[in-house]
Amino acid sequence: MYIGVDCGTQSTKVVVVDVERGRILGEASRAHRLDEGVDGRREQAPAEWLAAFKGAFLEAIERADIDARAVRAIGVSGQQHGMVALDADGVPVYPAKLWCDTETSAENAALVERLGGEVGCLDKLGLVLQTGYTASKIAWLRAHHPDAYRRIATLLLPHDYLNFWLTGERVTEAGDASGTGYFDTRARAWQPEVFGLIAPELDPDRVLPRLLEPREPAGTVRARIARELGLGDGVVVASGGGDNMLGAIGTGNITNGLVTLSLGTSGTVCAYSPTPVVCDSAMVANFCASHGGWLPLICTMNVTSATTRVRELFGLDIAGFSERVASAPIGAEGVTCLPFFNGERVPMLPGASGDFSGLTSPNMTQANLCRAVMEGATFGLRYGLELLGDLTAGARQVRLSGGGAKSPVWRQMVADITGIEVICPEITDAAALGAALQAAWCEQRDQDTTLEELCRRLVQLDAGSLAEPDARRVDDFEVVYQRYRRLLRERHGVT
Ligand SMILES: Nc1ncnc2c1ncn2[C@@H]1O[C@H](COP(=O)(O)OP(=O)(O)O)[C@@H](O)[C@H]1O
Ligand SMILES: O=C(CO)[C@@H](O)[C@H](O)COP(=O)(O)O
Repeated sequence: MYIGVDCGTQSTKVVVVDVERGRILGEASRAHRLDEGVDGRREQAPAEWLAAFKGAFLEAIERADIDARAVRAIGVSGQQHGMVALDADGVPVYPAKLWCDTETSAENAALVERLGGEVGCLDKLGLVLQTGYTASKIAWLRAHHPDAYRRIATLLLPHDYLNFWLTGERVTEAGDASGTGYFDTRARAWQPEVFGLIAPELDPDRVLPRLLEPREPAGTVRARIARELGLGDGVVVASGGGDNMLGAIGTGNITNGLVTLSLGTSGTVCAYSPTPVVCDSAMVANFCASHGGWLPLICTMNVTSATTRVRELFGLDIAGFSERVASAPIGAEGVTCLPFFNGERVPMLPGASGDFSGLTSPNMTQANLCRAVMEGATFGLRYGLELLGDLTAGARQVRLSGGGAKSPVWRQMVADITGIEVICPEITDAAALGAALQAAWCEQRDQDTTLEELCRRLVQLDAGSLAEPDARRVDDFEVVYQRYRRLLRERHGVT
Protein backbone atom coordinates (compact mmCIF):
# COMPACT_ATOMS: atom_id res chain seq x y z
CA MET A 1 0.00 0.00 0.00
CA TYR A 2 1.16 3.51 -0.75
CA ILE A 3 -0.12 6.84 0.53
CA GLY A 4 -0.34 10.07 -1.45
CA VAL A 5 -0.89 13.35 0.38
CA ASP A 6 -1.69 16.69 -1.25
CA CYS A 7 -1.51 19.78 0.96
CA GLY A 8 -3.48 22.24 -1.22
CA THR A 9 -4.53 25.78 -0.39
CA GLN A 10 -7.97 24.88 0.89
CA SER A 11 -7.44 21.38 2.23
CA THR A 12 -5.15 18.41 2.63
CA LYS A 13 -6.22 15.28 0.78
CA VAL A 14 -4.97 11.75 1.40
CA VAL A 15 -5.34 8.78 -0.90
CA VAL A 16 -4.56 5.10 -0.17
CA VAL A 17 -3.42 3.18 -3.23
CA ASP A 18 -2.99 -0.55 -3.76
CA VAL A 19 -0.36 -0.41 -6.47
CA GLU A 20 -0.12 -4.17 -7.01
CA ARG A 21 -3.84 -4.51 -7.78
CA GLY A 22 -4.08 -1.11 -9.49
CA ARG A 23 -6.80 0.17 -7.14
CA ILE A 24 -7.55 3.31 -5.17
CA LEU A 25 -8.84 2.08 -1.82
CA GLY A 26 -9.73 5.19 0.15
CA GLU A 27 -9.64 8.99 0.16
CA ALA A 28 -10.25 11.68 2.78
CA SER A 29 -9.62 15.40 3.21
CA ARG A 30 -9.47 18.06 5.92
CA ALA A 31 -9.88 21.82 5.35
CA HIS A 32 -7.37 24.57 6.26
CA ARG A 33 -8.15 28.15 7.19
CA LEU A 34 -6.73 31.00 5.13
CA ASP A 35 -5.76 34.22 6.87
CA GLU A 36 -6.36 37.09 4.42
CA GLY A 37 -5.79 40.84 4.67
CA VAL A 38 -6.81 43.80 2.49
CA ASP A 39 -3.15 44.41 1.64
CA GLY A 40 -2.83 41.09 -0.28
CA ARG A 41 -1.69 39.10 2.77
CA ARG A 42 -2.52 35.39 2.51
CA GLU A 43 -1.03 33.21 5.19
CA GLN A 44 -1.56 29.88 6.88
CA ALA A 45 -0.27 28.32 10.08
CA PRO A 46 1.84 25.25 9.18
CA ALA A 47 0.48 23.55 12.34
CA GLU A 48 -2.90 23.41 10.55
CA TRP A 49 -1.39 21.37 7.74
CA LEU A 50 -0.08 18.83 10.27
CA ALA A 51 -3.48 18.54 11.96
CA ALA A 52 -5.18 18.19 8.55
CA PHE A 53 -2.62 15.58 7.47
CA LYS A 54 -3.24 13.46 10.58
CA GLY A 55 -7.03 13.74 10.40
CA ALA A 56 -7.25 12.96 6.69
CA PHE A 57 -4.65 10.18 6.94
CA LEU A 58 -6.49 8.31 9.71
CA GLU A 59 -9.84 8.68 7.96
CA ALA A 60 -8.47 7.53 4.59
CA ILE A 61 -6.95 4.43 6.21
CA GLU A 62 -10.29 3.68 7.87
CA ARG A 63 -12.17 4.13 4.59
CA ALA A 64 -9.68 1.91 2.78
CA ASP A 65 -10.31 -0.67 5.51
CA ILE A 66 -6.65 -1.61 5.79
CA ASP A 67 -4.13 -1.92 8.61
CA ALA A 68 -1.81 1.13 8.45
CA ARG A 69 1.11 -1.26 9.04
CA ALA A 70 0.64 -2.40 5.42
CA VAL A 71 1.80 1.04 4.20
CA ARG A 72 5.26 0.87 2.57
CA ALA A 73 5.81 4.46 1.50
CA ILE A 74 4.30 7.95 1.57
CA GLY A 75 4.61 10.73 -1.01
CA VAL A 76 3.75 14.35 -0.23
CA SER A 77 2.62 17.01 -2.70
CA GLY A 78 2.22 20.63 -1.62
CA GLN A 79 0.96 24.01 -2.77
CA GLN A 80 4.03 25.64 -4.33
CA HIS A 81 6.08 28.68 -3.29
CA GLY A 82 4.90 29.06 0.36
CA MET A 83 7.61 30.39 2.69
CA VAL A 84 8.07 28.11 5.70
CA ALA A 85 10.87 29.72 7.71
CA LEU A 86 11.96 27.66 10.72
CA ASP A 87 14.12 28.51 13.72
CA ALA A 88 16.87 26.27 15.06
CA ASP A 89 14.26 24.13 16.87
CA GLY A 90 12.25 23.58 13.70
CA VAL A 91 9.46 25.97 14.77
CA PRO A 92 8.05 28.49 12.20
CA VAL A 93 9.33 32.03 12.92
CA TYR A 94 6.30 33.49 11.10
CA PRO A 95 3.09 32.07 9.51
CA ALA A 96 3.62 30.58 6.06
CA LYS A 97 3.17 33.25 3.39
CA LEU A 98 1.44 31.45 0.53
CA TRP A 99 1.75 31.37 -3.28
CA CYS A 100 -1.32 33.66 -3.51
CA ASP A 101 0.04 36.32 -1.13
CA THR A 102 0.56 39.58 -3.06
CA GLU A 103 1.68 41.67 -0.10
CA THR A 104 5.27 41.31 -1.32
CA SER A 105 4.80 42.65 -4.87
CA ALA A 106 6.99 45.73 -4.19
CA GLU A 107 9.82 43.46 -2.97
CA ASN A 108 9.40 41.29 -6.07
CA ALA A 109 9.60 44.27 -8.43
CA ALA A 110 12.75 45.47 -6.61
CA LEU A 111 14.38 42.03 -6.89
CA VAL A 112 13.61 41.76 -10.61
CA GLU A 113 15.27 45.14 -11.11
CA ARG A 114 18.35 44.18 -9.08
CA LEU A 115 18.70 40.98 -11.10
CA GLY A 116 18.77 43.00 -14.34
CA GLY A 117 15.11 42.79 -15.34
CA GLU A 118 13.61 39.88 -17.26
CA VAL A 119 16.84 39.21 -19.16
CA GLY A 120 18.89 39.10 -15.95
CA CYS A 121 16.35 36.81 -14.26
CA LEU A 122 16.34 34.41 -17.21
CA ASP A 123 20.11 34.39 -17.28
CA LYS A 124 20.51 33.63 -13.57
CA LEU A 125 17.42 31.55 -12.84
CA GLY A 126 16.00 30.21 -16.12
CA LEU A 127 12.71 31.97 -15.32
CA VAL A 128 11.42 35.42 -14.44
CA LEU A 129 10.63 36.10 -10.77
CA GLN A 130 6.94 36.63 -10.11
CA THR A 131 5.05 37.87 -7.09
CA GLY A 132 4.05 34.71 -5.28
CA TYR A 133 7.45 33.02 -5.55
CA THR A 134 9.25 32.48 -2.24
CA ALA A 135 12.08 34.97 -2.90
CA SER A 136 10.09 38.18 -2.34
CA LYS A 137 8.49 36.72 0.80
CA ILE A 138 11.93 36.34 2.40
CA ALA A 139 12.88 39.88 1.34
CA TRP A 140 9.59 41.10 2.84
CA LEU A 141 10.18 39.30 6.14
CA ARG A 142 13.67 40.83 6.30
CA ALA A 143 12.24 44.33 5.80
CA HIS A 144 9.11 44.07 7.95
CA HIS A 145 9.90 41.54 10.68
CA PRO A 146 13.67 41.65 11.19
CA ASP A 147 13.46 39.81 14.54
CA ALA A 148 11.74 36.83 12.94
CA TYR A 149 14.09 36.98 9.95
CA ARG A 150 17.17 36.88 12.22
CA ARG A 151 15.93 33.62 13.78
CA ILE A 152 15.71 31.75 10.45
CA ALA A 153 17.71 28.51 10.53
CA THR A 154 15.98 26.67 7.66
CA LEU A 155 13.86 27.73 4.68
CA LEU A 156 11.39 25.14 3.46
CA LEU A 157 8.38 24.92 1.17
CA PRO A 158 5.05 23.46 2.35
CA HIS A 159 5.72 19.92 1.10
CA ASP A 160 9.29 20.05 2.49
CA TYR A 161 7.85 21.00 5.86
CA LEU A 162 5.53 17.97 5.89
CA ASN A 163 8.48 15.76 4.90
CA PHE A 164 10.51 17.36 7.72
CA TRP A 165 7.73 16.63 10.21
CA LEU A 166 7.52 13.02 8.98
CA THR A 167 11.26 12.28 8.81
CA GLY A 168 13.20 14.99 10.65
CA GLU A 169 15.15 15.64 7.41
CA ARG A 170 15.58 19.12 5.90
CA VAL A 171 15.47 18.23 2.21
CA THR A 172 13.78 19.29 -1.02
CA GLU A 173 13.74 18.40 -4.73
CA ALA A 174 14.04 20.31 -7.99
CA GLY A 175 10.32 20.54 -8.89
CA ASP A 176 9.21 22.52 -5.86
CA ALA A 177 12.58 24.30 -5.49
CA SER A 178 12.02 25.73 -9.01
CA GLY A 179 9.37 28.03 -7.60
CA THR A 180 11.54 29.62 -4.92
CA GLY A 181 13.22 32.20 -7.16
CA TYR A 182 16.70 31.34 -5.87
CA PHE A 183 17.10 28.11 -7.84
CA ASP A 184 18.56 27.76 -11.34
CA THR A 185 15.93 25.68 -13.10
CA ARG A 186 18.23 24.71 -16.01
CA ALA A 187 21.08 23.50 -13.81
CA ARG A 188 18.66 22.08 -11.17
CA ALA A 189 20.76 23.69 -8.43
CA TRP A 190 20.45 26.47 -5.82
CA GLN A 191 21.54 29.89 -7.04
CA PRO A 192 23.62 31.22 -4.10
CA GLU A 193 24.40 34.54 -5.81
CA VAL A 194 20.70 35.37 -6.14
CA PHE A 195 19.99 34.08 -2.64
CA GLY A 196 22.71 36.43 -1.38
CA LEU A 197 20.84 39.41 -2.86
CA ILE A 198 17.61 38.38 -1.16
CA ALA A 199 18.97 37.38 2.23
CA PRO A 200 22.58 38.61 2.60
CA GLU A 201 22.77 37.67 6.30
CA LEU A 202 21.78 34.02 5.73
CA ASP A 203 24.27 31.34 4.69
CA PRO A 204 22.70 29.35 1.82
CA ASP A 205 24.75 26.27 2.71
CA ARG A 206 23.19 26.31 6.15
CA VAL A 207 19.59 27.43 5.62
CA LEU A 208 18.66 25.86 2.29
CA PRO A 209 17.57 22.22 2.36
CA ARG A 210 19.63 19.50 0.68
CA LEU A 211 18.45 18.71 -2.85
CA LEU A 212 17.31 15.16 -3.52
CA GLU A 213 17.28 13.32 -6.83
CA PRO A 214 13.68 12.63 -7.98
CA ARG A 215 13.74 8.96 -6.99
CA GLU A 216 15.74 9.44 -3.80
CA PRO A 217 13.82 9.12 -0.50
CA ALA A 218 13.56 12.04 1.90
CA GLY A 219 13.97 9.51 4.73
CA THR A 220 11.80 7.19 6.79
CA VAL A 221 8.94 8.09 9.14
CA ARG A 222 10.18 8.92 12.66
CA ALA A 223 9.13 6.51 15.43
CA ARG A 224 6.92 9.03 17.27
CA ILE A 225 4.99 10.01 14.15
CA ALA A 226 4.74 6.37 13.04
CA ARG A 227 3.08 5.58 16.39
CA GLU A 228 0.61 8.47 16.00
CA LEU A 229 -0.35 7.29 12.51
CA GLY A 230 -0.33 3.56 13.34
CA LEU A 231 2.42 2.87 10.79
CA GLY A 232 5.00 0.09 10.99
CA ASP A 233 8.77 0.67 11.13
CA GLY A 234 10.86 2.04 8.29
CA VAL A 235 8.06 3.53 6.13
CA VAL A 236 9.78 5.34 3.27
CA VAL A 237 8.98 8.99 2.53
CA ALA A 238 9.58 9.89 -1.13
CA SER A 239 11.02 13.23 -2.22
CA GLY A 240 7.48 14.47 -3.01
CA GLY A 241 7.15 17.78 -4.87
CA GLY A 242 5.03 20.77 -5.81
CA ASP A 243 1.35 20.02 -6.39
CA ASN A 244 1.56 20.82 -10.09
CA MET A 245 4.53 18.48 -10.55
CA LEU A 246 2.76 15.63 -8.80
CA GLY A 247 -0.49 16.53 -10.54
CA ALA A 248 1.34 15.97 -13.81
CA ILE A 249 2.31 12.47 -12.64
CA GLY A 250 -1.22 11.78 -11.40
CA THR A 251 -2.72 12.71 -14.78
CA GLY A 252 -0.14 10.63 -16.66
CA ASN A 253 1.52 13.75 -18.10
CA ILE A 254 5.09 12.49 -17.66
CA THR A 255 6.36 12.44 -21.25
CA ASN A 256 5.71 14.72 -24.23
CA GLY A 257 2.33 15.35 -25.77
CA LEU A 258 -0.18 15.94 -23.00
CA VAL A 259 -1.54 19.00 -21.25
CA THR A 260 -2.65 19.05 -17.61
CA LEU A 261 -5.06 21.77 -16.57
CA SER A 262 -6.00 22.19 -12.93
CA LEU A 263 -9.10 23.95 -11.62
CA GLY A 264 -7.99 24.25 -7.98
CA THR A 265 -7.83 27.40 -5.87
CA SER A 266 -5.36 28.45 -8.58
CA GLY A 267 -5.65 27.49 -12.22
CA THR A 268 -2.64 25.95 -13.90
CA VAL A 269 -1.74 24.65 -17.33
CA CYS A 270 1.45 22.67 -17.89
CA ALA A 271 3.07 20.37 -20.41
CA TYR A 272 6.07 18.10 -19.90
CA SER A 273 9.34 18.81 -21.68
CA PRO A 274 12.52 16.68 -21.60
CA THR A 275 14.62 19.84 -21.94
CA PRO A 276 14.50 23.23 -20.17
CA VAL A 277 12.14 25.68 -21.84
CA VAL A 278 12.36 29.43 -22.20
CA CYS A 279 9.16 30.69 -23.81
CA ASP A 280 8.61 34.04 -25.51
CA SER A 281 6.54 35.11 -22.54
CA ALA A 282 8.10 35.84 -19.15
CA MET A 283 4.85 34.60 -17.60
CA VAL A 284 5.61 30.98 -18.52
CA ALA A 285 7.55 29.42 -15.65
CA ASN A 286 10.29 27.02 -16.66
CA PHE A 287 9.78 24.78 -13.63
CA CYS A 288 11.45 21.41 -13.22
CA ALA A 289 9.28 18.29 -13.01
CA SER A 290 9.50 16.18 -9.84
CA HIS A 291 10.37 13.01 -11.76
CA GLY A 292 13.16 14.49 -13.91
CA GLY A 293 12.69 16.76 -16.93
CA TRP A 294 10.82 20.08 -16.98
CA LEU A 295 7.25 21.26 -16.61
CA PRO A 296 6.72 24.70 -18.15
CA LEU A 297 3.63 26.13 -16.49
CA ILE A 298 1.33 29.10 -16.28
CA CYS A 299 -0.64 29.83 -13.13
CA THR A 300 -3.67 32.06 -12.65
CA MET A 301 -4.59 32.99 -9.11
CA ASN A 302 -8.36 33.26 -9.39
CA VAL A 303 -10.14 30.05 -10.27
CA THR A 304 -12.24 28.27 -7.63
CA SER A 305 -11.21 31.08 -5.25
CA ALA A 306 -13.14 33.44 -7.57
CA THR A 307 -16.15 31.21 -8.27
CA THR A 308 -16.45 30.49 -4.54
CA ARG A 309 -16.54 34.23 -3.73
CA VAL A 310 -19.48 34.80 -6.07
CA ARG A 311 -21.20 31.57 -5.02
CA GLU A 312 -21.01 32.53 -1.36
CA LEU A 313 -22.13 36.08 -2.08
CA PHE A 314 -25.40 34.64 -3.40
CA GLY A 315 -25.63 32.06 -0.61
CA LEU A 316 -25.56 29.20 -3.13
CA ASP A 317 -24.26 25.68 -2.66
CA ILE A 318 -22.11 24.09 -5.40
CA ALA A 319 -25.12 22.47 -7.09
CA GLY A 320 -27.09 25.74 -7.03
CA PHE A 321 -24.14 27.65 -8.48
CA SER A 322 -23.69 25.11 -11.32
CA GLU A 323 -27.41 25.29 -12.03
CA ARG A 324 -27.22 29.11 -12.36
CA VAL A 325 -24.19 28.86 -14.69
CA ALA A 326 -25.93 26.28 -16.88
CA SER A 327 -29.11 28.35 -17.07
CA ALA A 328 -27.37 31.43 -18.54
CA PRO A 329 -26.33 31.59 -22.22
CA ILE A 330 -22.71 31.67 -23.43
CA GLY A 331 -21.41 35.19 -22.85
CA ALA A 332 -23.77 35.79 -19.90
CA GLU A 333 -25.91 38.20 -21.94
CA GLY A 334 -23.03 40.67 -22.25
CA VAL A 335 -21.57 40.43 -18.72
CA THR A 336 -17.78 40.00 -18.69
CA CYS A 337 -15.76 39.27 -15.57
CA LEU A 338 -12.03 39.83 -15.05
CA PRO A 339 -11.91 37.80 -11.83
CA PHE A 340 -8.68 39.28 -10.43
CA PHE A 341 -10.07 39.48 -6.89
CA ASN A 342 -6.71 38.37 -5.41
CA GLY A 343 -4.52 40.28 -7.88
CA GLU A 344 -3.18 38.12 -10.72
CA ARG A 345 -0.01 36.35 -11.82
CA VAL A 346 -0.93 35.55 -15.45
CA PRO A 347 -1.41 38.19 -16.78
CA MET A 348 1.20 39.73 -14.49
CA LEU A 349 -1.04 42.09 -12.47
CA PRO A 350 -0.32 41.46 -8.78
CA GLY A 351 -2.03 44.67 -7.70
CA ALA A 352 -5.15 44.29 -9.88
CA SER A 353 -8.71 44.06 -8.62
CA GLY A 354 -11.67 42.32 -10.24
CA ASP A 355 -14.26 43.70 -12.67
CA PHE A 356 -17.78 42.86 -13.79
CA SER A 357 -18.42 44.82 -16.93
CA GLY A 358 -21.38 45.26 -19.29
CA LEU A 359 -23.99 45.18 -16.54
CA THR A 360 -27.46 46.52 -17.35
CA SER A 361 -30.72 46.27 -15.45
CA PRO A 362 -32.04 43.35 -17.52
CA ASN A 363 -28.81 41.29 -17.56
CA MET A 364 -27.85 41.78 -13.89
CA THR A 365 -29.03 38.35 -12.74
CA GLN A 366 -27.46 35.77 -10.43
CA ALA A 367 -27.23 33.40 -13.38
CA ASN A 368 -25.26 35.85 -15.54
CA LEU A 369 -22.90 36.86 -12.73
CA CYS A 370 -22.24 33.20 -11.84
CA ARG A 371 -21.64 32.34 -15.48
CA ALA A 372 -19.44 35.39 -16.09
CA VAL A 373 -17.07 34.54 -13.23
CA MET A 374 -16.68 30.93 -14.39
CA GLU A 375 -16.15 32.07 -17.98
CA GLY A 376 -13.64 34.74 -16.86
CA ALA A 377 -11.60 32.22 -14.85
CA THR A 378 -11.56 29.85 -17.83
CA PHE A 379 -10.66 32.59 -20.34
CA GLY A 380 -7.66 33.36 -18.10
CA LEU A 381 -6.52 29.76 -18.55
CA ARG A 382 -7.02 29.95 -22.32
CA TYR A 383 -4.86 33.09 -22.32
CA GLY A 384 -2.20 31.09 -20.43
CA LEU A 385 -2.53 28.14 -22.80
CA GLU A 386 -1.80 30.51 -25.70
CA LEU A 387 1.33 31.77 -23.91
CA LEU A 388 2.65 28.20 -23.77
CA GLY A 389 2.70 28.37 -27.60
CA ASP A 390 4.26 25.41 -29.38
CA LEU A 391 4.37 23.38 -26.17
CA THR A 392 0.62 22.90 -26.25
CA ALA A 393 -0.26 23.90 -29.82
CA GLY A 394 -0.79 20.34 -31.06
CA ALA A 395 -2.44 19.01 -27.90
CA ARG A 396 -5.33 16.69 -28.62
CA GLN A 397 -6.43 16.17 -25.04
CA VAL A 398 -6.51 18.13 -21.80
CA ARG A 399 -6.25 16.10 -18.60
CA LEU A 400 -8.34 18.05 -16.09
CA SER A 401 -7.85 17.91 -12.33
CA GLY A 402 -8.63 19.91 -9.17
CA GLY A 403 -11.91 20.48 -7.32
CA GLY A 404 -13.56 22.40 -10.19
CA ALA A 405 -13.06 19.40 -12.50
CA LYS A 406 -15.93 17.71 -10.64
CA SER A 407 -18.33 20.10 -12.39
CA PRO A 408 -19.68 18.76 -15.74
CA VAL A 409 -20.63 22.32 -16.76
CA TRP A 410 -17.07 23.52 -16.19
CA ARG A 411 -15.52 20.53 -17.99
CA GLN A 412 -17.62 21.29 -21.07
CA MET A 413 -16.76 24.98 -20.80
CA VAL A 414 -13.01 24.16 -20.77
CA ALA A 415 -13.46 21.98 -23.88
CA ASP A 416 -15.46 24.65 -25.73
CA ILE A 417 -13.16 27.53 -24.73
CA THR A 418 -9.90 25.72 -25.55
CA GLY A 419 -11.28 23.74 -28.48
CA ILE A 420 -9.60 20.63 -27.04
CA GLU A 421 -11.16 17.41 -25.75
CA VAL A 422 -11.19 17.22 -21.93
CA ILE A 423 -11.04 14.17 -19.69
CA CYS A 424 -10.49 13.66 -15.94
CA PRO A 425 -8.71 10.92 -14.12
CA GLU A 426 -11.12 8.94 -11.93
CA ILE A 427 -9.61 10.65 -8.90
CA THR A 428 -9.97 14.44 -9.08
CA ASP A 429 -7.04 15.09 -6.73
CA ALA A 430 -4.45 14.03 -9.27
CA ALA A 431 -1.64 15.52 -7.14
CA ALA A 432 -2.41 13.10 -4.28
CA LEU A 433 -2.44 10.17 -6.71
CA GLY A 434 0.81 11.42 -8.29
CA ALA A 435 2.36 11.55 -4.83
CA ALA A 436 1.34 7.93 -4.14
CA LEU A 437 2.79 6.87 -7.50
CA GLN A 438 6.02 8.70 -6.80
CA ALA A 439 6.14 6.94 -3.40
CA ALA A 440 5.83 3.53 -5.08
CA TRP A 441 8.46 4.49 -7.68
CA CYS A 442 10.81 5.56 -4.91
CA GLU A 443 10.21 2.56 -2.66
CA GLN A 444 10.67 0.18 -5.61
CA ARG A 445 13.84 1.91 -6.83
CA ASP A 446 15.87 -1.31 -6.61
CA GLN A 447 13.40 -3.04 -8.91
CA ASP A 448 12.76 -2.39 -12.57
CA THR A 449 9.45 -0.58 -11.98
CA THR A 450 9.17 2.50 -14.16
CA LEU A 451 6.97 5.51 -13.49
CA GLU A 452 5.35 5.00 -16.92
CA GLU A 453 4.27 1.52 -15.86
CA LEU A 454 2.87 2.81 -12.56
CA CYS A 455 0.94 5.54 -14.39
CA ARG A 456 -0.42 2.99 -16.88
CA ARG A 457 -1.67 0.88 -13.98
CA LEU A 458 -3.14 3.60 -11.78
CA VAL A 459 -4.04 6.67 -13.84
CA GLN A 460 -7.48 5.52 -14.92
CA LEU A 461 -9.41 7.98 -17.00
CA ASP A 462 -13.08 8.46 -16.27
CA ALA A 463 -14.84 7.90 -19.60
CA GLY A 464 -17.97 9.52 -18.18
CA SER A 465 -16.08 12.80 -17.71
CA LEU A 466 -15.17 13.15 -21.41
CA ALA A 467 -16.17 16.55 -22.83
CA GLU A 468 -15.67 17.14 -26.54
CA PRO A 469 -15.66 20.64 -28.02
CA ASP A 470 -18.78 21.49 -29.97
CA ALA A 471 -18.05 23.51 -33.12
CA ARG A 472 -20.91 25.97 -32.67
CA ARG A 473 -20.14 26.63 -29.02
CA VAL A 474 -16.43 26.99 -29.83
CA ASP A 475 -17.35 29.77 -32.28
CA ASP A 476 -19.69 31.44 -29.80
CA PHE A 477 -17.03 31.36 -27.07
CA GLU A 478 -14.45 32.78 -29.48
CA VAL A 479 -16.51 35.96 -29.80
CA VAL A 480 -16.88 36.24 -26.01
CA TYR A 481 -13.17 35.52 -25.48
CA GLN A 482 -12.31 38.42 -27.81
CA ARG A 483 -14.61 40.61 -25.69
CA TYR A 484 -12.70 39.45 -22.57
CA ARG A 485 -9.38 40.29 -24.27
CA ARG A 486 -10.65 43.76 -25.21
CA LEU A 487 -11.61 44.42 -21.60
CA LEU A 488 -8.19 43.18 -20.48
CA ARG A 489 -6.58 45.64 -22.86
CA GLU A 490 -8.81 48.56 -21.86
CA ARG A 491 -8.54 48.04 -18.09
CA HIS A 492 -4.96 46.82 -17.78
CA GLY A 493 -3.19 47.48 -21.07
CA VAL A 494 -2.64 43.72 -21.57
CA THR A 495 -2.42 42.83 -25.27
N1 LIG B 1 -18.62 20.34 -8.47
C1 LIG B 1 -17.86 21.42 -8.28
N2 LIG B 1 -18.03 22.51 -9.05
C2 LIG B 1 -17.26 23.62 -8.89
N3 LIG B 1 -16.32 23.73 -7.94
C3 LIG B 1 -16.13 22.69 -7.12
C4 LIG B 1 -16.86 21.48 -7.24
N4 LIG B 1 -16.44 20.63 -6.28
C5 LIG B 1 -15.46 21.28 -5.59
N5 LIG B 1 -15.28 22.51 -6.09
C6 LIG B 1 -14.36 23.55 -5.61
O1 LIG B 1 -13.03 23.09 -5.66
C7 LIG B 1 -12.26 23.82 -4.72
C8 LIG B 1 -11.20 22.95 -4.11
O2 LIG B 1 -10.39 22.48 -5.13
P1 LIG B 1 -8.98 21.82 -4.80
O3 LIG B 1 -8.39 21.39 -6.09
O4 LIG B 1 -9.15 20.79 -3.74
O5 LIG B 1 -8.21 23.08 -4.21
P2 LIG B 1 -6.80 23.21 -3.51
O6 LIG B 1 -5.94 22.03 -3.96
O7 LIG B 1 -6.29 24.51 -4.02
O8 LIG B 1 -7.02 23.21 -2.03
C9 LIG B 1 -13.26 24.40 -3.71
O9 LIG B 1 -13.27 25.81 -3.85
C10 LIG B 1 -14.58 23.84 -4.13
O10 LIG B 1 -15.62 24.78 -3.95
O1 LIG C 1 1.43 28.88 -7.34
C1 LIG C 1 1.02 27.91 -7.94
C2 LIG C 1 1.76 27.38 -9.11
O2 LIG C 1 2.86 28.15 -9.49
C3 LIG C 1 -0.23 27.24 -7.48
O3 LIG C 1 -0.69 26.31 -8.42
C4 LIG C 1 -0.02 26.61 -6.13
O4 LIG C 1 0.80 25.48 -6.27
C5 LIG C 1 -1.33 26.32 -5.42
O5 LIG C 1 -2.06 25.28 -5.95
P1 LIG C 1 -3.57 24.88 -5.58
O6 LIG C 1 -3.74 24.99 -4.10
O7 LIG C 1 -4.47 25.77 -6.35
O8 LIG C 1 -3.67 23.44 -6.04
